[in-house]
Amino acid sequence: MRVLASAPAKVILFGEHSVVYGKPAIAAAIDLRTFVEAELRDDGRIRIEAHDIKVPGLTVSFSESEIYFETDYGKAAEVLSYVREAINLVLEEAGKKTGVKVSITSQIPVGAGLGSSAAVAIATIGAVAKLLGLELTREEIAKLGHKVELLVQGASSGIDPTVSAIGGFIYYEKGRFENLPFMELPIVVGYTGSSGPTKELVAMVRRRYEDMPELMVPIIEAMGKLVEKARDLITAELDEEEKLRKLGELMNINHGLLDALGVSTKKLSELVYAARTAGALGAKITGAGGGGCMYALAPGKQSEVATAITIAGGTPMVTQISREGLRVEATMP
Ligand SMILES: Nc1ncnc2c1ncn2[C@@H]1O[C@H](COP(=O)(O)OP(=O)(O)O)[C@@H](O)[C@H]1O
Ligand SMILES: C[C@@](O)(CCOP(=O)(O)O)CC(=O)O
Ligand SMILES: [Mg+2]
Repeated sequence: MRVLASAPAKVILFGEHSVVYGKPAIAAAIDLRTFVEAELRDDGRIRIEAHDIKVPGLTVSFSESEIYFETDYGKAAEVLSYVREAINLVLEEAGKKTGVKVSITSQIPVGAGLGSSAAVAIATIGAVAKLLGLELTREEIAKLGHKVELLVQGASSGIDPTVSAIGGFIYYEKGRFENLPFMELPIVVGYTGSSGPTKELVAMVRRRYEDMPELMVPIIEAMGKLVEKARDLITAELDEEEKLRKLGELMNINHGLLDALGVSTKKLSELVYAARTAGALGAKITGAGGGGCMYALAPGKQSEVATAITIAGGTPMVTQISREGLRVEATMP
């Protein structure tokens, strides 16, 4: 039997990084997906085919008669650790020891703040669990996805695996989530083209937090309060225009606080200011930062903002909220 499952990327609208410190955050699943096909193997081996992962630095040297591969295969194995841990956890949960092959294709840029790590973990867990006949709820799958991120990254709030498993628009705090009323979000994502590994950025913020708690604690507290304010706005009976304008203002404040944490870059700031100048109501980093993506809220100005992001050297992506999280696409004999 073969199972094909998929799970979506996300944007964190408010509260990345502070969510790791137990503060709330707001995120939405978006319509870019990672697809994982899983099948059993009878030789007891785990085989992973990752079609979208580029490991930099493939080095070969030649002499007349020989070829030497000098690539760091340790690095290649490390890149697959989210998938490996996801498979291991499901096998453990099912109490089974069997060979499995998974094949991954993805629409999500890697290390770009759009939750590719969570999407690959959730789609793998979903596909392998179904393959083994293990009945898991979406919440249980989200918890296993969180475990995978904790094992690989050392720290994770769990918001990304939760939104990838559940889908839609959510408010998240310390492992619990609530669905927010669905709203059309006229957003444009801008990709800098470079990546920022979440593990390193979260560790960098932790060092700054421990070095200067007197400065960092109030910043994290402010981020938490800002997210509460954003939730109140999203759920309020307010005129739509007024609501978006105020949310935009909160995005700009959130971006400034993220800059103070040290996770912005020159390119991210350039894209953020280009979007604001082109008429976005607000623009900020999304995800871990250090490269990766920003997003802008731009009702009626999405194409102007997309052009401004391109001119500033980024790649714009106009995306929609995905109501669906983990999806089993097909089960084949
Ligand atoms: N298509 C994929 N196949 C295999 N592993 C992937 C895939 N997409 C992401 N990953 C894993 O997730 C890592 C990136 O995760 P992370 O640093 O958290 O950034 P983000 O989640 O923002 O994309 C990659 O280095 C890789 O280990
Ligand atoms: C920085 C953080 O808040 C979000 C990271 O998201 P991403 O892996 O950059 O997509 C970390 C977390 O919530 O675990
Ligand atoms: Mg990630």
